[in-house]
Amino acid sequence: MKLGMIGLGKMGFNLVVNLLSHGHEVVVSDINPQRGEQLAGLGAQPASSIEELVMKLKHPRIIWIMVPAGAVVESVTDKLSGLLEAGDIIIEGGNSHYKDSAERAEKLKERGIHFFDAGTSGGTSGAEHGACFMIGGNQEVFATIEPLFRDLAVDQGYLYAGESGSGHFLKMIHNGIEYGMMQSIAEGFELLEKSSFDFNYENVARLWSNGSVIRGWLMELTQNAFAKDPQLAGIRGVMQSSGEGKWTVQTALDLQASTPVIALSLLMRYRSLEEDTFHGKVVAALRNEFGGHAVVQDS
Ligand SMILES: NC(=O)c1ccc[n+]([C@@H]2O[C@H](COP(=O)([O-])OP(=O)(O)OC[C@H]3O[C@@H](n4cnc5c(N)ncnc54)[C@H](O)[C@@H]3O)[C@@H](O)[C@H]2O)c1
Ligand SMILES: O=C(O)[C@H](O)[C@@H](O)[C@H](O)[C@H](O)COP(=O)(O)O
Repeated sequence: MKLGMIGLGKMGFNLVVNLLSHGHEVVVSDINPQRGEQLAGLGAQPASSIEELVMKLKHPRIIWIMVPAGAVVESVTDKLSGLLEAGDIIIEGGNSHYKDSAERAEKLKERGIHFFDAGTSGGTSGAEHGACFMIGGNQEVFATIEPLFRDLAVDQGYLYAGESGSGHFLKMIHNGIEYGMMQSIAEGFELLEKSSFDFNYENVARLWSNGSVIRGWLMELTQNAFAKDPQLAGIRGVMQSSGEGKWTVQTALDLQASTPVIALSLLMRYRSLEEDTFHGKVVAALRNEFGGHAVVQDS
């Protein structure tokens, strides 16, 4: 098939490599032209702007967007909305909020443009070699783009999830689970580190990757990380987050669903961003007030 890819960063670039390896024709564009030039060497057709990308595709066009969620997705879809015709298809593969995606689909529907929210998982290696996709949008039109997902996914790694928004909803919950699983693995290693034993963490992660109940890709990645740096001495325990965990917890509150593991793993990320906390000072001060317990003086 022939399609366009807008956004050639860590994910978009590798998805294009994957698409090319399956014989698809891809017109590519990014605000950083070097990315398109690199892909031209692999057989992609670079376009210097979104307008040019649209011109290089024949109606009905298929355009995949893989840019940062939020304002950038908004501006790119707005631009496309003015350039595309009824019957054209937009696939948005980033980590957008599912409500934004449902609204975008409604807005584009007024112009006859089909919008699919395609939550994408598997990281950069998945994008290149086989990923997992959670897709929301019109089911009949999905048949047109299904061959792309069949090629890009690993084994049975794609699902038509339902109406618009359902793909990104599923990806949001997936990422909530991801937060909880990672935090749990991390806490296990924290206990190993604090114990009196002298474990080799790479060996432990390898062990747990083989036949154990807690084996899986995250454990394999744990093994890789300890193989590179046995004590992770080169990095600080600052855990950033890009929104999906927060939205999962907000959704849990809205639905009155008890999700303590995911909620606490999100709060642990926030805690990791601070050297010291005001709440810690308050508790220390209160202990001192009622019991005369010692406080640690700030230097
Ligand atoms: N990195 C991952 O493991 C991963 C996995 C799944 C989903 N995602 C999601 O996919 C999306 C893209 O992630 P990424 O890791 O590839 O990000 P990235 O920052 O590596 O790449 C984004 C690309 O978009 C380009 N871009 C920015 N504004 C643009 C514009 N107006 N027009 C054209 N191109 C523009 C940038 O130049 C960059 O090359 C995000 O929503 C992210 O959350 C990331
Ligand atoms: O399934 C995946 O491939 C990952 O979840 C992917 O989407 C990405 O690595 C997250 O955006 C990280 O999310 P945080 O920045 O919130 O940890």
